[in-house]
Amino acid sequence: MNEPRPEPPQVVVGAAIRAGHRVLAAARAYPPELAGLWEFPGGKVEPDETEAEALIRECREELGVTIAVGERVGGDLSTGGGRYLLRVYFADLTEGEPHAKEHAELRWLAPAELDSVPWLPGNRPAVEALRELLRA
Ligand SMILES: Nc1nc2c([nH]c(=O)n2[C@H]2C[C@H](O)[C@@H](COP(=O)(O)OP(=O)(O)OP(=O)(O)O)O2)c(=O)[nH]1
Repeated sequence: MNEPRPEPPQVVVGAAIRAGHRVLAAARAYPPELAGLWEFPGGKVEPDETEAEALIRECREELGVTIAVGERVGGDLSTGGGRYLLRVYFADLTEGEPHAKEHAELRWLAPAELDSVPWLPGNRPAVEALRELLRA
């Protein structure tokens, strides 16, 4: 008998929205075990959409803004105990100002402030990559 195959990880995309040298971070409001930890706005890529489409949809839903998706920040990151593959992209605002429609709080962070919030553990390498890119 064959062992059941493990489910492949689901791709989650995050938007590192920049304004000058600062980037937008968002505190999760739910679920309880993730509440108060910080992330990049975004979410799971649906089967019928591209990663850029998912980012645009999620930023509209979560922040009420329109974004233009830019270049990748760092590589693929395994998160959620291997259930997810996190991919972070730079993004620029093209319409609207971000409001926390689903998050507990939003903050614009300068490179020197990136360690001032408790990130989701899986985001650490992306935050390091971001710091380098923002300083460049
Ligand atoms: N959006 C987002 N999720 C992240 C990041 N880092 C990280 O580990 N995750 C994890 C947290 C969640 O367990 C998982 C899925 O993200 P999500 O809950 O935002 O996805 P979603 O909006 O599509 O979810 P759903 O509640 O609609 O089902 O990815 C990040 O920077 N941004």
